[in-house]
Amino acid sequence: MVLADEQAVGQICATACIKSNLIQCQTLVRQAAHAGAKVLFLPEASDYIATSAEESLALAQSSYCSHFLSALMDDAKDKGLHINVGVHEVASDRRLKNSLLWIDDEGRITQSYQKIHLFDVDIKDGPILKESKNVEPGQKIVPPFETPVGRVGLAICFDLRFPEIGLALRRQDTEVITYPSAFTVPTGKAHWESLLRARAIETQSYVVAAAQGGPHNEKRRSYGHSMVINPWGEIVGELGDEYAEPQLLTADIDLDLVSKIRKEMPLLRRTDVYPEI
Ligand SMILES: O=C(O)CNC(=O)[C@H](CS)NC(=O)CCC(=O)C(=O)O
Repeated sequence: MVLADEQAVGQICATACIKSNLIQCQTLVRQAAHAGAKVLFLPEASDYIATSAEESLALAQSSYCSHFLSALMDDAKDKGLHINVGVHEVASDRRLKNSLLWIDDEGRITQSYQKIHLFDVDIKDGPILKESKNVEPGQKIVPPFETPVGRVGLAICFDLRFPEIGLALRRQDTEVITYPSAFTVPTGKAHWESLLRARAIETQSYVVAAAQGGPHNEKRRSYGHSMVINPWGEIVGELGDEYAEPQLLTADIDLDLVSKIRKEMPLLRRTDVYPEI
């Protein structure tokens, strides 16, 4: 059995204070490096969770935000660790990008994905969020790329509800799909685990979901439950929802298991009957 190098998944609870969010991320960087991991997966919006659309725009434009990223790039190089992290980037003077970056072990940003599906919901007695108010939607799926834990495909949070992205990544030979998230508590309770396991089973890939967990501010709280799921749909590592400190889980990615399952149960598509994605 060939085991790829160990990977680590971090869970934080970001607030509007970029400085303390960076401290949480850097604690996880140290723990991941100490555990011998080669890759650390961090959640969506690790740089901050703001209290309003206006505050979010101002934070993205602040120098704290660029410092957050350059500090993580320095850490990646320092520790020889690849870091996958969700951040906000400035798209224009009124709009942001909800981005997912791959920082390699030399501290360079080598891949960047912009969230395609934006979270606009108005749930009775539940969350009301309108991400499209200040976020520009991404326009493309990034082809999977080689990493020390296999070929990785990138997606973010609400993208998880759209199997098309996972299937497109699978068609491009992904072995691992990341869904860094900040799921709401009610939707997380109802759907998080089922969606993640479904994406792993239908793509016969590992699914890595680094999540935010805990209260970001008085109005908003995330579900937590960061998870790693194998291509058979089994949960191989999970964190809780309680928030005390940043939490880390480590798990191995067994690329032989990916090939074994794909060989044992080929999912041959009937693209003569329905369109290819
Ligand atoms: O707000 C930011 O700064 C970062 N963005 C997020 O946290 C996004 C948009 S509000 N959250 C989600 O997509 C949750 C999806 C979800 O909970 C579901 O699909 O059920």
